[in-house]
Amino acid sequence: MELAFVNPSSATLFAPTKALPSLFKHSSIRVFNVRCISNSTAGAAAGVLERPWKTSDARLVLEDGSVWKAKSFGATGTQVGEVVFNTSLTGYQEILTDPSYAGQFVLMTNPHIGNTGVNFDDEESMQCFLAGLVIRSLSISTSNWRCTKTLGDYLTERNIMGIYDVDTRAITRRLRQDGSLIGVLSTEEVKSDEELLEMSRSWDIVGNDSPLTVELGYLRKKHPLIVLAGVDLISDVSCTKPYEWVDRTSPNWDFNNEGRGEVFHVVAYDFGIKHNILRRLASYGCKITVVPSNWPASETLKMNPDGVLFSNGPGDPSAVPYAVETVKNIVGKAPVFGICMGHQLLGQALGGKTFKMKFGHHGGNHPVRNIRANRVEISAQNHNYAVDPASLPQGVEVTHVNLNDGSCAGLAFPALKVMSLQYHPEASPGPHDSDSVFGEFIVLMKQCKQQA
Ligand SMILES: NC(=O)CC[C@H](N)C(=O)O
Repeated sequence: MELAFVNPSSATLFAPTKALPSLFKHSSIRVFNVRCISNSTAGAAAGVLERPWKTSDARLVLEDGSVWKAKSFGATGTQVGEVVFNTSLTGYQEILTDPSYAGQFVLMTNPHIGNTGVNFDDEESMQCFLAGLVIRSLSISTSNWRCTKTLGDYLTERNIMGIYDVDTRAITRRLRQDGSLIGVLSTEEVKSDEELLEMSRSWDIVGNDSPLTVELGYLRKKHPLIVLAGVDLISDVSCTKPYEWVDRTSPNWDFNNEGRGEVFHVVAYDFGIKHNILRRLASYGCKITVVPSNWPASETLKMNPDGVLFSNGPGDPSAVPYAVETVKNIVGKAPVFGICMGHQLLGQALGGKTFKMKFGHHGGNHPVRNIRANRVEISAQNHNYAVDPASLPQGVEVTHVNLNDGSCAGLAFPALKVMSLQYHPEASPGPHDSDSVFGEFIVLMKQCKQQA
């Protein structure tokens, strides 16, 4: 019989790890893969080695007046953000590094987080841009063959706050009922509940000249309190110079790697691009030039690309008119593919409007009807805004519909060689049902090249 012996809290409670195999030497129980992970904030550094558990040392105060006592891990301090819930069962590292979460607290509905630690491969960008992580239970043991460090140490290094022992189900029900809420997360005892509540409530009324400041983890500097609606968040997460991307999905992980043949040059606008979009394009045979969010359309067209990709990205799509203008100037001159923020920018460039949803879609289990293929795909989603299909002009086709709420999940304008998805065909994390859309983009580019 194989039995995993897991130390539940502290090495001091049980025999030292090295002694464990000898304890079981005369039994049929085999001890394997035993690692003692101390909780860095509750452990030696804090001088409380003797206490095997941690008491509440953090609060999440929501703008509706509720106060949630919690235990902190990762960074300390005070942080403001919009709370969104994510229903993915796996992939917390990809979620943490998805730049589209900038300014948001991600609350995971899966109660058990941290058990596989973090690794080198699952990074979706170079940084964590989110405001913080809210979870029910932080795994006391980390074990995975790719693991390089614990989730707590990773968040501390990146100056990102995390809290656990939170009633995530109750908060999720509140968000579903009342819509997304602004919250303030704090480990600072000197700040009263009223003060934190005031911060959460003033977040959407103060402007950039506000004397109130918060520390946005990813900017690592004091930043004026800002609102998410109406603010350009993509320029802070975009690259600053163009670069070439060559990495493909590793053959070990690629489930769809039939020979690709012809090479297409794609210019990819980085509005907060996830690495797996680039990897999937490269795996489908594209040569990729990534450009910053403010890269002029004229410069892109001078590169004579076979296609242009508009990426995912954080914040309100109606707050970035310069990006909509760029999209407008490219549409019709090269085949284009928009993903999430890119889809919302395309919707506006074609004459449509975007709106803020009640609590958005965040998770890896959203059913979408692919109208053209007449099939249902389970998709990975992460967005708070959507394109209003009623605002779109004639000729624009709604190609995908979210089956949870009937919202627009994909568009096409064949005459202008436009295609877009509101969700994430690259997954990471999430199901791969929609991966073939990258192949559809290749076909679009091929057709255009043949007609030229
Ligand atoms: N993943 C994304 O690109 C998010 C798009 C947009 N920021 C939204 O929240 O709707």
